[in-house]
Amino acid sequence: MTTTSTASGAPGASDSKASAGTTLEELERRATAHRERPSYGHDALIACDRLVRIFTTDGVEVQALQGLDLLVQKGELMALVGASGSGKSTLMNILAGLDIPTAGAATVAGCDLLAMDGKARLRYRRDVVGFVWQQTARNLLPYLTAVQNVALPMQLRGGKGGRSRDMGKRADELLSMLGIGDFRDRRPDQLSGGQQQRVAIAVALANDPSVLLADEPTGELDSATGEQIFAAFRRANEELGTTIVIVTHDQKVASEVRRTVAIRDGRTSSEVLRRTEIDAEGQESLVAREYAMLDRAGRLQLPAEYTEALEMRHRVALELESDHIGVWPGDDQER
Ligand SMILES: Nc1ncnc2c1ncn2[C@@H]1O[C@H](COP(=O)(O)OP(=O)(O)OP(=O)(O)O)[C@@H](O)[C@H]1O
Repeated sequence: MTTTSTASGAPGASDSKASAGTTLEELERRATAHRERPSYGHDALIACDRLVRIFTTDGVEVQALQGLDLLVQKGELMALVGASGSGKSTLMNILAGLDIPTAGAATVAGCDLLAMDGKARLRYRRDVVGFVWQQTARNLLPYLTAVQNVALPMQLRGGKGGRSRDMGKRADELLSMLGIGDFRDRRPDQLSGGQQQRVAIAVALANDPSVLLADEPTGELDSATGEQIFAAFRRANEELGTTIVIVTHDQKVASEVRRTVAIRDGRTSSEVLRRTEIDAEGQESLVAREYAMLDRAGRLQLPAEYTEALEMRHRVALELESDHIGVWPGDDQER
């Protein structure tokens, strides 16, 4: 094993060594490079930077989000998972423009979610994001038909005369794309739960949002119907290029997307990435790999089962190697 000792691998140590012979020009060059570094998430469609949301009820504070970092690129279809109470819905409500974070930064499609005034927030909710909720009844107006429900967001956005035919046409196209064109004239109570959710997806897509957010969209449905709903999201993602974030407990949904991010205690804790690999015989297989999250301050949460297996507690020794960092139990294990 070729290792660099912890002390010499530590950033402070190498900095002080370097600074002894560093010229003024070199320091100026480094300072300029640091200033000109692109900001965190500058190229992401959704960028949450150390997001904090504290709720205070009867004098008791709950930190629902505790410095959450999340980047989502344009065109992604990804899932968010996590135990009950981990902060998923809190994050979704913030991204939907329905709630405001206590601290941190969040931007979606260039909109600053902390700085928007009431008018900008309304425009954001109408034009930039679409959402689908778990409760099928919350997504649709009961007295409108499917096609009227889909046309409504377009009408609310407004348009000068002569546009209503275009709105009806787009509503029909969306319903057909999601496989429910034949039900255009039915009201929600004349549709199954799965059909209602597909109409809800069409409603959410009506104003061609940059991002579609869905909070447990298959939660009230059986697994076969859940699969149809997921297929509808995939269709929207592939055909319209809409970026989609789905909160789910549904293992099937979570395992079918390319990226699943887990939230724990109000932070992103780990991430599973899946990609298709082709072996020497030309056989395709899906390879999934789990990654831990490294936050912007360089903090890394080691899985409890790993640290417990090696009885790592207060201190660990780090060793920098050419292609990885080793983590060893420290010398204080008996304390
Ligand atoms: N409006 C609120 N007032 C007070 N506390 C809240 C509020 N909303 C959420 N919380 C608390 O914040 C924490 C995170 O809640 P959140 O609903 O985001 O979790 P979740 O991961 O979506 O859970 P679930 O999977 O059960 O929906 C919980 O402890 C919850 O009790």
